[in-house]
Amino acid sequence: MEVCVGSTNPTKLKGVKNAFSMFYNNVNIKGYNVQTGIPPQPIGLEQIIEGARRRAISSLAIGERCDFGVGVEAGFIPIEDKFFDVQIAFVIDRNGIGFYGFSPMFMVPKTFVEKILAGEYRELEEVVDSYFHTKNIGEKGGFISILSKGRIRREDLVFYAVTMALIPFINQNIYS
Ligand SMILES: O=c1[nH]c(=O)c2ncn([C@@H]3O[C@H](COP(=O)(O)OP(=O)(O)OP(=O)(O)O)[C@@H](O)[C@H]3O)c2[nH]1
Repeated sequence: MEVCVGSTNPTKLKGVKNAFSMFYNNVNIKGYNVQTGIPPQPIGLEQIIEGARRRAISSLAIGERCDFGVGVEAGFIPIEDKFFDVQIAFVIDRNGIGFYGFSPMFMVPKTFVEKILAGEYRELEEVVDSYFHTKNIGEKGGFISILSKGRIRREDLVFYAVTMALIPFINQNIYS
């Protein structure tokens, strides 16, 4: 099975592979660099789902012999006066049928959000790398690996988001 992903971020590709491999055999993952027109740090549900959808559709269009296209977009959801980080996956098949799935969310420290809203940094990775002296944390375990003291990695969040998006595909009798 060929699964085309609208990202070359290794942590996303690993999470997608782990999710598909639970339900399908011989899963081959291919990552593609795609343009979405969505800001580097999406804020609000609409931007995040749109980013995920565009990534999935573009990967299906660019990729060769894809059985599925997958887009994973991360962003902030404002709730009361806090911001929560979520990963949203969109999985689309060759017939154009697609579904969303959501990861667990974690609260982003207020000062980190403020630096992005003020335009001091473009996206979460830049703030985290600067504060913790990491490099490309978004591709290596993610901010969540620091916050959870190494217990949870970003690929785990991607895994759950993609698995949730696959639920309607693997239960077609009750979702059709
Ligand atoms: O949900 C998350 N969980 C984490 O633990 C985490 N650690 C860092 N980030 C950052 O969140 C921003 C948006 O992510 P994003 O998906 O829009 O872009 P990305 O640069 O990671 O991937 P891509 O654009 O190459 O596909 C990027 O700055 C990521 O680095 C995380 N996001």
